[in-house]
Amino acid sequence: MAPLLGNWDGDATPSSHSSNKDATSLKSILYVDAYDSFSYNVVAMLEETLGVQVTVMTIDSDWPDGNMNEFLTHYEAIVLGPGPGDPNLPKDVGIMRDIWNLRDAELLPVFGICLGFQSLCLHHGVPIERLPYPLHGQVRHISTTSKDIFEGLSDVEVTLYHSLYADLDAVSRSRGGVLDDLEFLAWLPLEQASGAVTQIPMAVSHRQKPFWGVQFHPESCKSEKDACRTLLLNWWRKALTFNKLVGRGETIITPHEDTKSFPEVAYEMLKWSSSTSSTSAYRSLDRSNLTAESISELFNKPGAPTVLFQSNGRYNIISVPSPGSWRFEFNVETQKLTMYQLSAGRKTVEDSLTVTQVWDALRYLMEMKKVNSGSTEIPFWGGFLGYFSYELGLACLPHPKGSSSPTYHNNVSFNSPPGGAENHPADVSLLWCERSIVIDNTTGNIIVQSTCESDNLPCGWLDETLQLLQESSGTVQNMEAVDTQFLDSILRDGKITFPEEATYKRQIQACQAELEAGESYELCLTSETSITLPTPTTADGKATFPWKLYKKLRKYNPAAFSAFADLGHAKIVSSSPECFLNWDRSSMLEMKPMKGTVRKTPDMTMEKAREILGTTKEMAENLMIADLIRHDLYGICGSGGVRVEKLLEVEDHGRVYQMITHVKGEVRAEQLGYAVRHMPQLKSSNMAVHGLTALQRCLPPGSMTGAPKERSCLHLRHIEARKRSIYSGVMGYLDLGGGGSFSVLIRTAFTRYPDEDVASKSHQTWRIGAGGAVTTLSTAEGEWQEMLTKLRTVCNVFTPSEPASKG
Ligand SMILES: C=C(O[C@@H]1C=C(C(=O)O)C=C[C@H]1O)C(=O)O
Ligand SMILES: NC(=O)CC[C@H](N)C(=O)O
Repeated sequence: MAPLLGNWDGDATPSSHSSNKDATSLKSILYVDAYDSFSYNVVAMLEETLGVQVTVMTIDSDWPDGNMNEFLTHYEAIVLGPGPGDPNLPKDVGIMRDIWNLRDAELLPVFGICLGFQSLCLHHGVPIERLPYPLHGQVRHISTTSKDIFEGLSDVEVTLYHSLYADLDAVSRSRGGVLDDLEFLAWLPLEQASGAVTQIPMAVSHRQKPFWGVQFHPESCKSEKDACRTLLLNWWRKALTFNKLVGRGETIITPHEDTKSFPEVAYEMLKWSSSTSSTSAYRSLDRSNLTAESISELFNKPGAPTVLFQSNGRYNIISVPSPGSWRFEFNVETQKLTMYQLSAGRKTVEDSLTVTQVWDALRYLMEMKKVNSGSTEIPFWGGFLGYFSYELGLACLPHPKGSSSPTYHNNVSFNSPPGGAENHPADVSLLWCERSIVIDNTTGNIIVQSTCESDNLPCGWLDETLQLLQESSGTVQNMEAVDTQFLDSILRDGKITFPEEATYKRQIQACQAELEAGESYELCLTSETSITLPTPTTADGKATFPWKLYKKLRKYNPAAFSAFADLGHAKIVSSSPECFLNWDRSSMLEMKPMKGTVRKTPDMTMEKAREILGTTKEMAENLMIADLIRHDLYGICGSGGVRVEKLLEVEDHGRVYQMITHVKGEVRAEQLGYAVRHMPQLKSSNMAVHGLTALQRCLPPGSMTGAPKERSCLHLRHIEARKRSIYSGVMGYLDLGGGGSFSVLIRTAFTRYPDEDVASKSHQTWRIGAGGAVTTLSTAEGEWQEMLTKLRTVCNVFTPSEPASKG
């Protein structure tokens, strides 16, 4: 059955959870979201701890029907969330300020977190100033008065994410220390540069009104869980007591559901996939000495659309062309989607659509073409292979009203990529694969499969291919010497343009200025290196160059997500170690962000790497992303649906050691997360549909942006002043059986081959991005070196293997 397709534009209309079984019996809390990347962690904490139902509303929302008081009668309490920026600026707190002006008869209980706490303090006469140094991702002990909401709690370990603070000293200076309304309940000892220790307020309650706030983040996975539960329960008890006294009752508001039309192109895609059946027939054989590369070479003509993707170090998935093969590209800036049929006269169809419609079309197609059976040994039975760019990810982020356009190209002038703006590859490029071959590196099995029914006839494509592979094992040729000679002949005339050290270091400072201003907690700054090479003179040389380069990279820097793509103009060679998002065919989603990198040198050991990555700076960097990823997954999976499997663990990744965190989520169709509750199509039981939505809602990868994501991306866009394009995007597969797997496109080189008729065709320009997370504890030199470490893992394959012979 066709899914009910809805449109998700991230509008600011509040939505509550209609599918929750007990919705009518639950008490309601309104959560005001300041576009933070930890919001859904807070919402989950509220629902999990208090057994309430939470409605989310962003700070730039209008009160429904322009009537705040009427609207608030539907809620027991309000939680004002954390966020980027400064409570002194109205745009950064938006409707939070309205709450402080409620008349006495209309009051309701409030709990402010971080920015929400600061807004409370500011409104009641405490100036909000900058800390001597920001405290992002830092885990500290605070002392409490053990009173009020801290009853039973004297010393609590909590995570901090702030640069600003409530300056009580300023109050005493100006008013002789008298604060009529507020009582402070907890304190953080903070050492000043002079060595003196000052006490920074960490929690507050209002003496007359039901307002409380905390400067720390109780929802962080490093905050003491039991203590924060007690704190919240204490607050909730007080909130309900207040409501009882004033006779406040709760009702549930009707959820808002938005059903809009979806694009024609979805039907076209369905037509183009008519030969794809609901079964993936297969044959298996032992891999013997066959490699993913040798198999790909047997079936894919050089230069023809090809994807080879290694998932999680275990499965190599190789696309194989078929008469029904087609692919499509989408460009965010022009909103143009182009479909290409690979045979049958190479038909092309163009359409104009929004980014949301692209996701809707994908969900529709994946639902309609669901494959119900195939080899249970492998995670891909057929479907799409390809990539999504960083800019596509930017266009998927919800943005505050009045902010610049999603891709921010209106306000920023970019340095064009070498060769001009037209040299950017497409933002989405996906290849529809009915036929594919998967190698399971653990069992050594090879699965040859097709969703096209005629391929399964006796002596059909499956039988023929099995035979061809059996005959090929044992006869695999080693062409390495020939390939090296060919590559060297091109690479010898290459020109590498590295980022400028002084510019990069200035950009690090610009990032730190934003961190100090409270605009971001962490920024992943990146730069680009470009390599201009002569285009091979023969057609065959031109077609095979990217593939040969890929084989060199795979050998030089073997990685869990090694990948190759030749999709129209776009050529990608990747040695990514980082898993972005995997999902299985039933209900599980997982993300494994990396943050913290140590170069492997001869005297570097795992022990030493653990020591380096165990410092406050490195742990804070990873923790911020861990909390951001939890938020991303809670947005899909809802309360009770997310757990941290590994936190801050160090792994060996070939040429580097990396620190990773592993978070898992479970999709429960009856209890969806806050980010997707008003998407009607998610009533589907098809995991492919949920996986696609997770992808849409979690891009761009948090490890490549920093937190909070939206504001951090905005600043990075200005500071970096370039399009990242394929770098920082994601690559992988969408399985028709329901699963999916995507890597983060780092440690990757890519290019857009010029059109045949372009004058610059005598040259090809490859681009490599590299960067790292900047925090206030970063040093310019340390970050520069870290960027170079990552760059080298790919850039070194662009230098010739053999020195030029003299003569
Ligand atoms: C930015 C890059 O890598 C990202 C940043 C990391 C870090 O700051 O340690 C680690 C892995 C990636 O998430 C890159 O490889 O270019
Ligand atoms: N986490 C937050 O809410 C941060 C609040 C504010 N932007 C600060 O940095 O202090």
